[in-house]
Amino acid sequence: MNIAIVGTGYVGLVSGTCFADTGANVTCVDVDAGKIERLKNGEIPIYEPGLDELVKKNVAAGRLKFTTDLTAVLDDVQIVFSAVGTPPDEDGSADLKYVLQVARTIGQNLNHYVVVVTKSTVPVGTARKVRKAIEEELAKRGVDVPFDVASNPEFLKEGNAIKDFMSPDRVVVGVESEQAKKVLTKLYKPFLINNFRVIFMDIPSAEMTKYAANSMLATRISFMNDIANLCERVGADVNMVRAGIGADTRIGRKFLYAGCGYGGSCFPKDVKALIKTADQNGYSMEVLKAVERVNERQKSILFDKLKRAFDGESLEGKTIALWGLSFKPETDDMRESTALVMIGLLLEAGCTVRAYDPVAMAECKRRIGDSISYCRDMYDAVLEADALLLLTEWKEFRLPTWGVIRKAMRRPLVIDGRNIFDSEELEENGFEYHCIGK
Ligand SMILES: NC(=O)C1=CN([C@@H]2O[C@H](COP(=O)(O)OP(=O)(O)OC[C@H]3O[C@@H](n4cnc5c(N)ncnc54)[C@H](O)[C@@H]3O)[C@@H](O)[C@H]2O)C=CC1
Ligand SMILES: O=C(O)[C@H]1O[C@H](OP(=O)(O)OP(=O)(O)OC[C@H]2O[C@@H](n3ccc(=O)[nH]c3=O)[C@H](O)[C@@H]2O)[C@H](O)[C@@H](O)[C@@H]1O
Repeated sequence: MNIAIVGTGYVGLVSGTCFADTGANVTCVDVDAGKIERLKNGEIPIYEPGLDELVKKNVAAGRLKFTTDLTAVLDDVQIVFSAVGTPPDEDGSADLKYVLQVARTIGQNLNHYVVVVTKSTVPVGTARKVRKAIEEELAKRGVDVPFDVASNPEFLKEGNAIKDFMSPDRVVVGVESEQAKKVLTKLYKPFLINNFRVIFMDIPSAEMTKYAANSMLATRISFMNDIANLCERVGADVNMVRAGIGADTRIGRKFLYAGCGYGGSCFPKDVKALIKTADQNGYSMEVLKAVERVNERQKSILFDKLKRAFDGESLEGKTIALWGLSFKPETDDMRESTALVMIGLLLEAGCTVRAYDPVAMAECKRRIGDSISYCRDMYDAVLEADALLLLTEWKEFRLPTWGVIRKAMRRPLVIDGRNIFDSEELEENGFEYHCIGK
């Protein structure tokens, strides 16, 4: 089976590589010539565990290729996936310009039946727009080439992308013809050994499923953050509450971790986009509006805790150590990360920021330059610091040598935004320790 994947970002590159690993011939396409050049030279443009080896293996086997020219491969493929970005527009709605650009290119060059599958996260009604854009371009050429559109939203998580793609809980596919269903059934058949289900449905339901899933997960997080903030005020411990409610199989244990807010390229944007879709349809998503407000507040909660710990004393001139910059561990992605909000607040308050992240420092520097110091390791970051703030729960932060840190810091204050440290151990080592929801 020959496939083109347009958009070679997190989703496109991971999907393309995983499909190639099942034996399909995959061409990944991107308009970013630099990215394609790097990939052709064996350089992986993103940090994603396991991806490097899998790309190399499939390139070596001749099943995975990279190009900037979709038109050159269109005649040879049965399926075209669109996995381009759908960033938020100024008003919060999903910007479909890249998705529709791809559709137009397909319409301008299509000569035989293909299934055009949207993998990007797009609002309900987008498949209809994709169909229309392709039809308009075919009409301009005066040709009538049959094609199908389909929706196949992606549920992988960054940092665990290969595993999520190879062994998904489910694959959701929206189709409007038996032929498209047949093609996509064949494509996903190799994954059936992993015992998961392909759930076929109509296209609008598939498009909506993606937003509903991300919004539900974001809701769980904001709900737990709200509960955590209340726990602090009434003398309860959110970790105990999480264990207590997560044991109910109707609730489940996953995605109940309170912290300093959710970030990333998807939850914030998708929650906003669904609110916008509802507004455009004369409906107000009250729950999701609250989910967003709680998350915005949560991203600055460590700053509030820091101010309280200094008890009215000005933060000006203080040195603050930050551990973790990416929006979550195992990625260098900093989109909507709590670190960006915290750095803004700390610099505005006149603090000096010393940061360390195992992989996201180059990305941080690209975004904010040298307004903060980038440190060699986690111990370097705490030198002469008046407080240490943990923002991302990278594994290497879990068991630090507290004695060394205690000696290096000017003031032994630790504020843990992801609840990974043991309060007793910290207190035994002479630290003042604050976390979330306790
Ligand atoms: N990042 C993630 O973990 C997940 C993302 N998604 C969704 O998947 C979509 C893609 O997300 P990412 O992979 O994170 O984006 P990304 O920004 O990493 O990659 C998008 C790629 O598309 C390319 N592109 C833009 N216009 C193009 C065109 N006309 N032709 C060819 N390439 C073009 C860009 O150069 C870029 O390399 C979004 O809708 C996102 O919401 C869904 C599930 C997970
Ligand atoms: O649409 C997408 O792009 C993806 O969005 C999320 O994946 P991702 O953003 O990569 O990362 P998550 O692991 O979901 O974490 C998102 C944010 O929530 C936070 N989080 C997560 C879980 C939790 O219990 N508590 C919590 O605060 C994380 O720290 C992080 O900032 C979803 O989990 C994926 O299923 C989806 O495909």
